[in-house]
Amino acid sequence: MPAQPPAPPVFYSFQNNDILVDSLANFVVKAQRDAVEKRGKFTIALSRGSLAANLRGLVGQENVQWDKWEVFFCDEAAVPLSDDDSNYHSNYLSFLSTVPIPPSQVHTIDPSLIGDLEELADQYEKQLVNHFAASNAARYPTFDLMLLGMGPDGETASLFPGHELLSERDAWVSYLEDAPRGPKKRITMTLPVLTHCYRAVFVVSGTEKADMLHTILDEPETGLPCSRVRPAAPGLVFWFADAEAASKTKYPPTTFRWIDNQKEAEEAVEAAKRKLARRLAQEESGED
Ligand SMILES: O=C(O)[C@H](O)[C@@H](O)[C@H](O)[C@H](O)COP(=O)(O)O
Repeated sequence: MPAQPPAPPVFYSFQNNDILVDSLANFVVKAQRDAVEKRGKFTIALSRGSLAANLRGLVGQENVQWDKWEVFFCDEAAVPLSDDDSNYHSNYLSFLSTVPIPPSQVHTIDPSLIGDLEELADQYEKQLVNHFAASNAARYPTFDLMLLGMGPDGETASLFPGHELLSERDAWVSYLEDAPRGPKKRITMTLPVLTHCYRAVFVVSGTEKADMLHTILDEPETGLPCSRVRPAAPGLVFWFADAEAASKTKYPPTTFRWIDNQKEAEEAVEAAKRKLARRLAQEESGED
């Protein structure tokens, strides 16, 4: 049977950052409920950058089963866990320190290995293997939710445009010593892991992201790393953008709501396309 094509990206655009933050928290809690109901736990991967601050809406949320969370990091700098460049550290400060996830369920790099990148990546991959082996017989781990950022060059996790790591197919976690921005030495989950999840969510904000968001959503054929995160069925990909970041893309925005499966995603994107076409036609004919 031919593989089902990936669902189209579902794009949510929010008037301002506060609404984005509330909606994102609402989405994460729903994703958690869905995962716990179906699989008994919630396996989530977090990214570097502004994402941590945009997760602040999770603080104080009720009815969250924190004891079911298993937290991993999409990428990590080869630095101590208390360093400002540490992905763990920024997520700890903005959110993890305030919620009762058992520490043994927050899976950090082994900081004693930061001097040996290969070992660091292997050890992190082993943590993934240990966690997913029992529940997941597939070739790659299947995260319930991967939360991602979009770099100014279309990078995500630590997968940079044109970098050889983008072709990695075997490893779940790999390393690089030549990141073009920020800390040079890092480990990162590989593209097959990013495209194998149940839900991938990109979070972007600010005017400086507007041009790149246009390229990623409207010209996916450019093949930049963010455009390549198209989870295989039954996986879904969502974009959460504030109005500033969304100001240049022509991609049809879907009104924010929970979307459960591929069929709902396809219908939502089709409906959004029709709505956008109607609006543009009205604007062109001078109607209000
Ligand atoms: O690794 C890095 O050098 C960056 O931190 C990067 O990974 C980050 O995720 C994106 O650039 C989006 O970050 P912002 O959302 O903060 O712009």
